[in-house]
Amino acid sequence: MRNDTSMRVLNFAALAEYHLGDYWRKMRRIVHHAMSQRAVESYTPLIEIESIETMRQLFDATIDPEGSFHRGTLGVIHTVIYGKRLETSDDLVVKDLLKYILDTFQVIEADAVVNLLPFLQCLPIGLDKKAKKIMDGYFSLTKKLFDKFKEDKKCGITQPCVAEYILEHMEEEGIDDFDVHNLFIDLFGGGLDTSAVTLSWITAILALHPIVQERAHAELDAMVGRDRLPNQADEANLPFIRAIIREVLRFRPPIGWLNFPHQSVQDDTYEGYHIPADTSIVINVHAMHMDSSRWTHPERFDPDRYLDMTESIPASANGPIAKRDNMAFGWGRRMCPGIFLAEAELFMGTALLLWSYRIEVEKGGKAPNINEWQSGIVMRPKPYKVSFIPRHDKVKELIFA
Ligand code: HEM
Repeated sequence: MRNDTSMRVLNFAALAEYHLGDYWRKMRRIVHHAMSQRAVESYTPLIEIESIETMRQLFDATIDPEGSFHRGTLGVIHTVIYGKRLETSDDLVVKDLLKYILDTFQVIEADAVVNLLPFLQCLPIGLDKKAKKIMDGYFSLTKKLFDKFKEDKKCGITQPCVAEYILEHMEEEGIDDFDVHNLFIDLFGGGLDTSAVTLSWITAILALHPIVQERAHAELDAMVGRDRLPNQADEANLPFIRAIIREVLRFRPPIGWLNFPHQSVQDDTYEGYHIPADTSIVINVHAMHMDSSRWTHPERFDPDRYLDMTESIPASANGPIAKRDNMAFGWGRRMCPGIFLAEAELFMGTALLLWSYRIEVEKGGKAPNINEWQSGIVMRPKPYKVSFIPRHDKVKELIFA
């Protein structure tokens, strides 16, 4: 179970915060259907397209890439939900969606502080008013997008997507417009920042590890070559790229040091401690990821730890606890349902990034500081700038083809 933060302030029922029960089960079923391994395989071409678009934005640039990664993950999740790519003419939609998603996070974070220090409720901080304004705007935008989906569907210009599934199952599942928009908002919230921030950590960390980059470049040159872009089908042949992603998820998990709190559903005993039902349990992911009995020098970034790991991230996350590669996606019934999509986005993003660029610290600029971060629901690196230097002549030709 979770606390009711977003429901109380935002009048919105985030799946991640909803208590275990029939409503959660129903919504989770829909998300599960939309994010299953099979569904994600059907999204592969679009993940490739959006990842290439991100590479275009980074071409020969010296920038903080977080904005470009956000645009890419938003593009993916928008198509997954509405069955149609965001077009250049949709720039305003992109801007508004990004703003609403990040604003809701801010309100949830601020409200968590108010929950912790209830006397703040007496101060005129205007959180409820701010939350209402955000949600009114956010709901009317998702409504507009759903209406547009229905029109596009009539014209046959959509592909199978979450909106289609929902439209067909609304009656049978007994869900109304409010539930539908909650779900869309939840998927945007769950799917945008986490994957984008992981790619941002990957970039910052790689900028500080040129030897790791060289090894990845060698793997890509040997297995993919320079005459074509890597694609999802290359994944099995790129163990070092996969190892980099896993090590970043262990080293800097985007959901941070502590996972969302869970709650015991019944009395339990753990190592002699009695845990009554309804106790909030905060799991120290950082301690698990930095356990020196499991990882040698856990404070070091070392992808070699995962070089021999052949199973997928979702398979490992569902395997025996002692053998899991990391805890970044949570565990048990509440484990992240977006894990298949995330794995595909992280693979394509990282493979393309390393195929295309050498990532260097800005000349005369400051190196990213990966030992500090911005805290919040998602733990993101402090703003940084790096240079994306094309590795060879084919980069421009192929990513702009
Ligand atoms: C690197 C990428 C991602 C990471 C690290 C991540 C991590 C997490 C974590 C730690 C949780 C809480 C699990 C728990 O309570 O044990 C969670 C929940 C959730 N995630 Fe993700 N996530 C990622 C990507 C995604 C994507 C791409 C989507 C969907 C489009 C998504 C949708 C959700 C949803 C809906 C929940 C709530 C599930 C529930 O409570 O039933 N996530 N995620």
